[in-house]
Amino acid sequence: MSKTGLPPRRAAHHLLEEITGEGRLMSELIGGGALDHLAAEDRARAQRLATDALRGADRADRMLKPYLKKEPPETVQNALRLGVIELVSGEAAHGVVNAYVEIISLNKHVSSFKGLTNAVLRRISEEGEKGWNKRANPLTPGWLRQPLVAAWGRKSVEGIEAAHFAGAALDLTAKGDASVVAEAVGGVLLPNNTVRLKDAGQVSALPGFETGDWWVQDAAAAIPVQVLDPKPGMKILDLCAAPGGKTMQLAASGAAVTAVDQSHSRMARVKENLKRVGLKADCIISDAFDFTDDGFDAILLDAPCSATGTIRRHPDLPYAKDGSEFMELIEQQERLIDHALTLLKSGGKLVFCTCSLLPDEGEIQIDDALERHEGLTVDTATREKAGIDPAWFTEEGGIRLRPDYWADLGGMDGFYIAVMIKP
Ligand SMILES: C[S@@+](CC[C@H](N)C(=O)[O-])C[C@H]1O[C@@H](n2cnc3c(N)ncnc32)[C@H](O)[C@@H]1O
Repeated sequence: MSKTGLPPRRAAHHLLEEITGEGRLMSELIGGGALDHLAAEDRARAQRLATDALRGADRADRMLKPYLKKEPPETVQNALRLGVIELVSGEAAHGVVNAYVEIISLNKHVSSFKGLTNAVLRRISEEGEKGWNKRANPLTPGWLRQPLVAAWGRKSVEGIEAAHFAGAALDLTAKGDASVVAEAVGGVLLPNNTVRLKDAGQVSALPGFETGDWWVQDAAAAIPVQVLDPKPGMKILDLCAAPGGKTMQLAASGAAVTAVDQSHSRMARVKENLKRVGLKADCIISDAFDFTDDGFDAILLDAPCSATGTIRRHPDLPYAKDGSEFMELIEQQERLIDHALTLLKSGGKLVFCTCSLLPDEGEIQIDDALERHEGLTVDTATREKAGIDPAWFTEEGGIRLRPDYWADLGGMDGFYIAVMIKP
């Protein structure tokens, strides 16, 4: 680990710059090697700092506002956000202030802001944890907050924001008996048999990783396959399969699973995951629209979406995105539903799901699909499963999952799920 602490702070600042300035996602940046130059401990620290700064960005901005006559350039604001996060979590003030002043001095475009950075961070260190605690939870950026308030109301959105700020525990889906896995890893069993661990540490060091007894998957993400209710011998298509959390769940039931995804690199992860847990599926790299095998008993369509249900784990998303992709995604989901129906046998189940908080990518998709396809129905019986609260049932027959649900258990990702039956 670096002695000065500067390299991980510079790296965290770089991540923030790319996310807020260039619209890049953290996973894309880290996958592309943005932290590869750092030692393992510094890499973890840089990622943690950037994640905390994004999760708390709005609260940090509110804390900074009284000390700023006008908004500084984004580069400076990002350094200040990181400084706030460190100062209010008890890091030694002189180290934090010196580091962010240096980061600003080293950038010739904004080096004239080094005095301001110094002065503002010193004032923040005087306020410390107290100043942070008295401010309300961070609000979601406006482009996303508005449609969320329109869909769920202000009070619910505040609950969703509290869940986003709290972050997420590690959730595991067991290949076999979930209670055995819970005991082995020291986790708790959630109502839908997901195993939850609060302070997990390194995932690959947990008991059962090497032996493939479980895989990482949020509790909400496990529900689509639970309502699909796969049985041994069923012929099931997982149409947008990678990285394969749901493929493994389907395969673990004894069904004959075909997994399709257009991404070579993501499909390589499906294969790796299946190998680790000792399960089998027929993995096909193809655009879903070019895949024409038919006669499936059931199809799982976990369609590409805004991923706005995953902000607890990906606080970069509302800062990297701006909603401009919504229309294209919604139109693609509609076409995927129509295509999936052509591959399903008569009487077969199509489970449509998205990790989105927006009704346009959930409830409204189903309303529209029912209008487009005469005789198509929504199966409301299969949603009556252990762990699914009837309060989550929606009018058109689906299930709405939100981060503010199961609040006392630590929340869940946002998801929408519906089971449709082909006439
Ligand atoms: C939400 S993710 C699926 C997650 C996966 N079901 C799981 O549980 O691990 C959506 C996937 O759709 C894939 N995808 C997007 N458009 C596609 C298309 N036209 N054809 C096939 N796959 C597509 C993406 O590569 C991505 O892996």
